[in-house]
Amino acid sequence: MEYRQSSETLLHGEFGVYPSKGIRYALSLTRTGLHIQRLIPKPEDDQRLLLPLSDMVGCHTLRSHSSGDVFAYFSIYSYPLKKKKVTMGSGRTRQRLVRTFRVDEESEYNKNLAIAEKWATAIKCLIQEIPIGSETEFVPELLPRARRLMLLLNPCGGRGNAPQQCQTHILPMLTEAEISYNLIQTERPNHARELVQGINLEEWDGIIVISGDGLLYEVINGLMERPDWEEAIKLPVGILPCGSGNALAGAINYNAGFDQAMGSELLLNCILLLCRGTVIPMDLVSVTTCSGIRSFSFLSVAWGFISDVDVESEKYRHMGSARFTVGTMVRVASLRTYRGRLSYLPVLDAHRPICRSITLSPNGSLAQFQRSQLHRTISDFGLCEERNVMYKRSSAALDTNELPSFETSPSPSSPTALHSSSFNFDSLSGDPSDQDSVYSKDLKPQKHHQVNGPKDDLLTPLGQPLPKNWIIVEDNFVLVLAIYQSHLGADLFTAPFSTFDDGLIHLFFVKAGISRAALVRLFLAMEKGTHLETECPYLTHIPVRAFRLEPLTRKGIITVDGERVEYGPVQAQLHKGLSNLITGSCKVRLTPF
Ligand SMILES: Nc1ncnc2c1ncn2[C@@H]1O[C@H](COP(=O)(O)OP(=O)(O)OP(=O)(O)O)[C@@H](O)[C@H]1O
Repeated sequence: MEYRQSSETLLHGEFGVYPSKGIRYALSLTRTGLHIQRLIPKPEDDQRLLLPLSDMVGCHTLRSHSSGDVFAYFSIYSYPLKKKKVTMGSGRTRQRLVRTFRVDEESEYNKNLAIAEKWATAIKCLIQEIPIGSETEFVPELLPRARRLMLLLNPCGGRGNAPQQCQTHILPMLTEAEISYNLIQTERPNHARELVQGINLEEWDGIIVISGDGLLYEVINGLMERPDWEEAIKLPVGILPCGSGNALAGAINYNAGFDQAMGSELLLNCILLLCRGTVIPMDLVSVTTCSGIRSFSFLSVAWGFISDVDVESEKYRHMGSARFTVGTMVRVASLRTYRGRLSYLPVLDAHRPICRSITLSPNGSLAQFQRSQLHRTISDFGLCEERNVMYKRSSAALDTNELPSFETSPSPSSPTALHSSSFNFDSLSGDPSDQDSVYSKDLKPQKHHQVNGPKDDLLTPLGQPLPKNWIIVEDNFVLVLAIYQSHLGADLFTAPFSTFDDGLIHLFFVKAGISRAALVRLFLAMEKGTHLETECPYLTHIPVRAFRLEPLTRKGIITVDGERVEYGPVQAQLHKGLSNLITGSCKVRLTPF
């Protein structure tokens, strides 16, 4: 276990720099980073600089153009966080820093090159988390062959800046990390889905989407549609956030222990993690809609407030992630409730994972948990002020907690905790053809793909009774959300205890009766992950393995991973660790719930 000690010196040496100005440094490499101490000119105090390993993407060896130069060089590429000159949002950004050291110990080039290669190999081993120690002989053979990644870039994701981010940050950093890639720009919806169905799995070490969560949903389902799905779905997938919500990127960023981030800061964090390359299993949820279409989801199923905001804010796409803030304000102002029957299979022995950056109080709450200021928050957009104005305008409605209901079907008598009953498709009020005419126009054309995958052994077919051990809640809801990642958006820390392969669907629902002000408070608290501590009586969270949602309100929107699906009964079951995700780090441990 000696090699695990972070302070252990793996390599030590004295080097010049490039360009040479007579400056010399003593370098010590440990597991945490490169410690740099200036020797010449001698500093007045014993100042040491640390280049943290977590900021590095790669290290290259170089030779001088001049043929008589016997020196060899190695350059370290890192991206430390710096304070921005103009303090907006988080006030931090990552800036490229290249440090080049000159190996001049020997009188022959080859001998100096061998020393430079030894340092470059050790640094790359540490970046890629290859186990090494001070006894290790640092030869290039220690390193695996260069990874080959398929990059799928959606030019229409988020604000449409993926091509620019790719040129400015992504490709240069991957080159520094010596990752080889093929970059493909998607041309239309479902293009990525079709592409991954035809690839030779052996040619790739991973598929990376440069986009939002929607493109990854396509990739996962494309892999599951292959006849060799069992092998295909194990191909590691990753995400470089250039979408609107960027939920999975938020979860990866959090798992790595970085402060909550948005925009370029989040993107650079995710590129750094991709360069490290650690892969961990990720749960997938099989979702079946009323026409029998089955798809695989890595993020969420939403109905009510959240899916309404997601789909209705599509018209504000040019605003990037701010579109959800505007959408939230609009939807809060005309809040709807939906009647439905929610059935679920609870997990009684669930474990609550603790991520290292959470401080738990003795009673297990997250009360002490603090995060740094976000780049953009709902409150930045004046929602608090809006709430006060709204309160004055419609105080009667807020006081009585009465909210407009949205075309519900006649109310069944028993509202809560029923036992299993079968769903009657006729109980959806209204004319189904009318539903189609209202809702199909915004839906992406859905082909009836043959999706394979493991059997949903916890579910019975939609329309048939569920097993007796399921819980059924029939009520009026403001929202129902099944989520299996910690984040619903890069700045929405919705399920703080969720981890990539905890085997749990975190089922949240907010019942009708909540005031607009309380709902806004919940979403504001969700930015910090403290919404469960608000003890809002309308909010429920239950870890489950499977659920069924039967809307009894005629019109509505259901989304899977932020993508709209057909409206009607839907059910889902979790499949633990079915896929593999490139997270770049794994810092989660488990403790009893
Ligand atoms: N060239 C293209 N033109 C139009 N749409 C495309 C193209 N390529 C991919 N798409 C579609 O764009 C949709 C939205 O992309 P994506 O989800 O990645 O971004 P987003 O919605 O902005 O981000 P997020 O899902 O994180 O909120 C995808 O579902 C995909 O089908």
